[in-house]
This record gives sequence, C-alpha cells and structure tokens, in this order.
Amino acid sequence: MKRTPVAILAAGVALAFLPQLGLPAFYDAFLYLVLHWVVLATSWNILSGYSGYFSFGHGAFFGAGIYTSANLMSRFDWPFLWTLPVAALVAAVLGVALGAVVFRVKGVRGELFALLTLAITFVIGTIVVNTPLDGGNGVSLAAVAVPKIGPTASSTFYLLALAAAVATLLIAWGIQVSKFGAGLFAIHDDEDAAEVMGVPTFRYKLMALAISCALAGVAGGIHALFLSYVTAGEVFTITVPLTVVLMSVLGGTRHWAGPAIGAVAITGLLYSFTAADHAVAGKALIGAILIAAILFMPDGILMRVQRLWRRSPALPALPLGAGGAEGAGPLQAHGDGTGPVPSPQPAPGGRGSQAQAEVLLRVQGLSKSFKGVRALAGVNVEVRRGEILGLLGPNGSGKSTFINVVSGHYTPTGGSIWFEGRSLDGLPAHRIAGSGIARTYQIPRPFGHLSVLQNVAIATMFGGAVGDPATANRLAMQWLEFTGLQDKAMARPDDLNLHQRKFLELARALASRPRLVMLDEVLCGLTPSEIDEAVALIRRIREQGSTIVFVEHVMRAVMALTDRIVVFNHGELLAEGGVRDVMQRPEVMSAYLGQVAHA
Ligand SMILES: Nc1ncnc2c1ncn2[C@@H]1O[C@H](COP(=O)(O)OP(=O)(O)OP(=O)(O)O)[C@@H](O)[C@H]1O
Repeated sequence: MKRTPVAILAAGVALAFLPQLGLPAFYDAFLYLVLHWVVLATSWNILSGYSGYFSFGHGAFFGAGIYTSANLMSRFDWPFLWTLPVAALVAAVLGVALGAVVFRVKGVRGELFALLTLAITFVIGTIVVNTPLDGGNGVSLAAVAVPKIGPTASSTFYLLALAAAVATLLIAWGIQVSKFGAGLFAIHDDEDAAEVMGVPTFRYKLMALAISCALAGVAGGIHALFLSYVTAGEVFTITVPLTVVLMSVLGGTRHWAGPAIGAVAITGLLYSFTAADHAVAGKALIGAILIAAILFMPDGILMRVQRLWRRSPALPALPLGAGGAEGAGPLQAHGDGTGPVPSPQPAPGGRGSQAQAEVLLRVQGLSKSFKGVRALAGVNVEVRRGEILGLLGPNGSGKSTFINVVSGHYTPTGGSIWFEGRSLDGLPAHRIAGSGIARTYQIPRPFGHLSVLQNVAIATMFGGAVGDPATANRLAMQWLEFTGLQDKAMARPDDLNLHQRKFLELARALASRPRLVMLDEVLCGLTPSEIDEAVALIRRIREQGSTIVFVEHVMRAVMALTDRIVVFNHGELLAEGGVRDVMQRPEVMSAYLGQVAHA
C-alpha cells in the first residue's frame, strides 16, 4: 500500500483519540474549525487548484449543504447523520447543473468563471432568503439532538470534522496521483492542447466540480448543526470563497496537502488573535503574511519547502504517479507494444508504393470560415497509410486550419472527415485523438508547470490509453529516448530551447501511438543541423509505423521526406501529386514558389 494514504489514515486514527484526553470544549471547537476549513479549502482545490478554474462559488455549495441539512432536520425531523449524504448530493447536483452549462462555453474561463460563480452564490442566497428554506428569519436547530459520537457534543463535532477531513485529503491525494488528476493538471496549463491530446476536458471538469461541491456540501451539513442557528446573510457571502482561496494559495494549490497547510496556518493565527482579543490585529497580520507569501512564495509554502528539501529550485511538484523519473523504468528494448519499438516490417507504402496503399484519412469538401474569412473552401484530400504527405501552400492558404479542423481543435463549417473508414464528424477533439490521430502545434504548447517527462506521460495516458501513471512515466521515458530528450526528463519546458521544445511536441504526439501524425511546421526556426536531425527523426517516425501529414516551408526537407504533396491556395486544393512533378507546375510556381521567391 502507498505511504501517503496510510500516513493520512494513521494521523486520522491518532487524532481521533484526542477527545479521550478530556480537553476543555474550547479546544474541541478550535480543532473543529481547523478541520472544517481543511475540508473546505481542500475540496475547493480539487477543481480550482488542480484544473485552474478558480471558483468564487464555493460558498454557494457549502450553503446548499447547510440549508439541505438544516431543513431536513428542522422541518422533516431527519436524524442529523442521514442528512449529510443528501447535503452532498444537493451541492453536487447544483455544481453539475452549473458546470454542464458553463463548461460548454469556451469563453467562460479565468476571471469570467470566477465572477460567474460568485454571482451564482448571490443568486442562490437570494432564492434561499425569499423562500421557506430560510424565510428571512434563518433556521434554528437548537432542538436537534447532537449524535453521541464523542464523549461530549463538542468532541462529536471534532470527530465528524476529522472524518470529513481525512476523507477529503484521501480523495484529493487519490485524484492528484491518478490519470484523472493528470488530466486536470493538463487542463490547468492548456485546456485546448489537453483536449487535442485526448483529455476529456468537459467530463473531467464536471467530475472535479461534482466532487468539490459534494465535499463542501458535507462540510456545510456538519456546520449547520455546529452553528445551531443558520442565516443566509452569513452563509452566502464572499467570506467562504475568499478564505478558501487564501488558504489554498498560501499552502500551495498544486499539491493535495497545500490547502490543508494554509487552512491550519490561517485558522490557527486567526483564532489565537481572537482568543487574545486582538481580532483586528490578527486579520491585519494575516493580510501581511499573505502579501509576503504571494510575493516571495507564489507557489505556496509547500512548494517552497519541497524545493528547499530537494535543493532543486526548478523542480515543480510532481502530480503523476510516484513522482516523475522514479516511476520511469529502464528503456525496454522491444517494450510491450506501446513504446517506441522498431517496426518489424517496412512501413506499408513507403516511397513510390502509395498508389496501392489503403486510404487512412479521407477529407471531403472540408470548409472552415472565421467570421467572413474563408480559411478552407471545400478541400478534398486523401492520406494513404504509411506515406508522408507534404501539405504546402503560401502563408494563409489554410494548412494549419486543415490540421486544426482534422484534429478537432476547430469545428468545420462543412464537409466530412473519415479516418480508417469511420466518420469523425461531430466528434470532440479528445475522441479524435483516441481514435489514433495526433498533432503538433506550429508554436509548441507544452504544459508549462509539468516536467518534460510528465508532458509526454499525459499523451501516453490519454492518447495511448495507459491507465497507470507509473507505466505512463516509463513509456514516456522511452519516447524521450526516441527523440533524444532523455536528459531533460525532469526539466520544465521553459528550460528547453526551441529545438528541444519542438522535439517535445513530437514526443508528445508519438506517445499516443497514433496511426496518423500531423506535423505543423516542426522545422520552422531550427538551424540547418537541427533540421537534419529533425528530418532523420521524422524518417524514424515513419519507419516505426506512423503515417505523417507534414506542413512545412523548408523545401529541402519537403524534397527529402515527402512521398506526395498537396498544395493549398486561398483555402482551395491547387495541386497534388509527386513532389518533383507538382513543384514544376506553373500554377504552383506562381502561387507558392512565387511567393517564396519574393519573400
Ligand atoms: N482563429 C482564427 N480566427 C480568424 N482567422 C483565422 C484563424 N485561424 C486562421 N485564420 C485565417 O485563416 C486563414 C488561413 O490560416 P492558416 O493559419 O490555416 O494558414 P497557413 O496556411 O497555415 O499559414 P502559415 O503558413 O502562415 O502558417 C488566414 O487568413 C488566417 O488569418
């Protein structure tokens, strides 16, 4: 069994004996509040810290839990403990209903998402006040019996919050080290790139929101009875979201334990000042600490401590598996069918034999317009299994748009796409990736907070359907060996030069074991010797079985690599055929080569 969950459980069991010491109720109440904020901050972090969708609506879900439990207890005489699962469910359903709408709108990210979730808090608060749920007078729970879990009522609340905190931390840890967590971290850094690499972004965000809300709902349910009298004016405020954001940012949002550390620090400080009758001074001090933390520890206390511990300032927290290279085994000579093994047979349809090869990708009448700009105007293209098809054309002729539409990054305006005989029409990008198509970006788009190894491991997990992060890390290491980046496995993408970043794009594309790879100007910006290296690598990619669509302006690479070319001009197919034949044609010379000659 893994050490972390055992440690969390052991700490939980040890803390459960605290009430046996017979401490004054004051300490029970203080510890209850600490654990209460641990649950709230950690649950917030599961969506907002991991995926980067900063929510200011946590008060709404917490409040939904409070009012669900309060009403079930006061109106329907439900036993307190029975109300907790319902509080979790109501909060989760509320979150899913919100996410199902909001997560579909691409524009609602960042600050817009934060503002929208805050607005939801006030809307729900207004509804609660103006309905019998609260009625404007609040709900009194003075008559509700506190279950006898601990020796006293205050110790019961402490034990309930402890159980909720242990469960929440275990869930947060489990998500962080899982494939699900890796997908959330990828969404955090570049949602569109994550989707194109096979991460089901919509489903993952919805799942994270549902879990986050359910845990907040449980915290709310417990807190309702702890308060014994609840009013909407105190529940549906900005205080809850603001506090959990501060706690998580202080502790560190990229680690399951970060928000808990922040919660302990801030609650402890606030309480010690309140107890000493210096509440205002306490709040001012916390403000100062937060400003200092944001300035000097922008990744949070935990990350800073981890860096000092490892004496490696560049090393980020490792969300995948047991932690980066430790999980990466030695390169397997022939792998298990998912790593970069040499193809036992020559690739079907090498140079000169494409006429007989099966059609892998068929694109018919494909068009794409951007508010009046016709980027693709009904092109028909066939890509044959095993070939390297060059996609050429002057600037703005629609080459990148072709890749963007086929990979699902953009929805086409018209036409149809068939891959291995199956229609891709209407499929989301992650399902297109899952069906065996990978792409690189003209300007590399690595996940900036993840290591080079983790970047590739994500492609292995989602495009390559590897479920276990440790296996994904091992396979990712093989792809780094294949592209010559093995020495950079633990570096951040920011530490790579352009050449290495382009090769990282290639490694990520290959790691999903695609049957079709679309390379968008991978040679752009490279030196002549780097281009030679890349050309050799692309040959090796074809040799190990992939079909390649190759968008490129570097003509010597096009000449060296392609079996056939198609030429676009103004979003239309201008010519196609053998590279030497097509490039001699006058219409191509004037459209494409003419422009290059004048460039
Ligand atoms: N997201 C977008 N919004 C608006 N217009 C776009 C968008 N993407 C592409 N276009 C337009 O579509 C046309 C085709 O662009 P595209 O990037 O596909 O050309 P390209 O052949 O790849 O060019 P280059 O060789 O310079 O990369 C251009 O006029 C471009 O301005």
